[in-house]
Amino acid sequence: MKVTIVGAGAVGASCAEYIAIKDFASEVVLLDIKEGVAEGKAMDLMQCASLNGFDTRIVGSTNDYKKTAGSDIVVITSGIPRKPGMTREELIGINAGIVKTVSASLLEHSPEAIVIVVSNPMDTMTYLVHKSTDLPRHRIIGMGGALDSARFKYRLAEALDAPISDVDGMVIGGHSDTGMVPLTSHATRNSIKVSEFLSEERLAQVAEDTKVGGATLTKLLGTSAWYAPGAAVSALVQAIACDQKKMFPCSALLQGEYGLDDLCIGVPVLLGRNGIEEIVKIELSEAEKAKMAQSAEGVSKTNALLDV
Ligand SMILES: NC(=O)c1ccc[n+]([C@@H]2O[C@H](COP(=O)([O-])OP(=O)(O)OC[C@H]3O[C@@H](n4cnc5c(N)ncnc54)[C@H](O)[C@@H]3O)[C@@H](O)[C@H]2O)c1
Ligand SMILES: O=C(O)C[C@H](O)C(=O)O
Repeated sequence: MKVTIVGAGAVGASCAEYIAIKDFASEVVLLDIKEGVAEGKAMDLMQCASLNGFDTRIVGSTNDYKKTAGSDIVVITSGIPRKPGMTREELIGINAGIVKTVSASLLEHSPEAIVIVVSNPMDTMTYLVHKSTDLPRHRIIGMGGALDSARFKYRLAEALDAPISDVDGMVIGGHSDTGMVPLTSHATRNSIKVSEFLSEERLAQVAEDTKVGGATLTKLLGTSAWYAPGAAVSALVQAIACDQKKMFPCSALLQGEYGLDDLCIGVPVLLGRNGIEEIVKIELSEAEKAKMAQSAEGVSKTNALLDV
């Protein structure tokens, strides 16, 4: 199993590290446009192998796509991250050009690959890859909901004063400060609805803290987060590589599902060797349906800024 990660910055390197530690891939290629950075990070990570007990071979490349040839899964993290006070949508001007060029170069050398898009604004960048390639929709996956759901579980556990392993929950919708739809009505602690333990006000606060999770970290760090994003990407890569048929909310091209068409937005999917094996339809409350429709409107507005 060969995985390529384009962008050896904060998220790309974190993702490579988690993939290596889990030791399910034979090779990870890290590629970056900055001279020497990918080679340096690959060497540093390889020097963790004997310490952390993995056999995954990590290779660095300065913009040489020949080294990525024959990848089964490719991950696009190249592009600029936001600074405090910015929205993800403001990154479109620079990142759209990068994502378009990078996806074309990747597919030229790995025409059978499954593509995971991470660069922001992620739902629109995922849509851009659909529009600029002729790949079937099951092979293009946007990563956002897996991360947002991890943050939701963190906030739920905090409110419940419970271990995170007791808690389950999912966030669908657009990966933006206002577009996320945390499914509070479906969230549970050991199969019991969290609404049995938390007031409506506290649950609303959990949802709000989840939605601004990325902005909160950006304010603290001066740039956006990388540990949980890297872990979330590695979980998607593992689900595909190991054909787990595991459920994650991912940005998928919708063609009528959830009453939506011609956009990529976060919905629950099953991930396996073919990429998106199934888009899972779940029953939403009227309020959740309204939030999803509003979120889709926001994503479509950003998509309209694309030159495709
Ligand atoms: N979808 C999500 O949940 C999520 C989570 C975190 C970050 N992000 C996004 O991921 C992107 C990367 O974030 P980061 O913190 O790793 O940024 P970073 O600046 O640390 O790394 C980005 C890397 O991309 C490289 N790059 C730029 N143009 C390139 C090109 N044409 N070819 C190859 N490499 C190129 C840069 O040299 C840099 O090393 C940002 O757009 C950020 O907003 C998304
Ligand atoms: O917040 C960001 O800009 C990066 C990423 O989308 C995140 O949610 O951490």
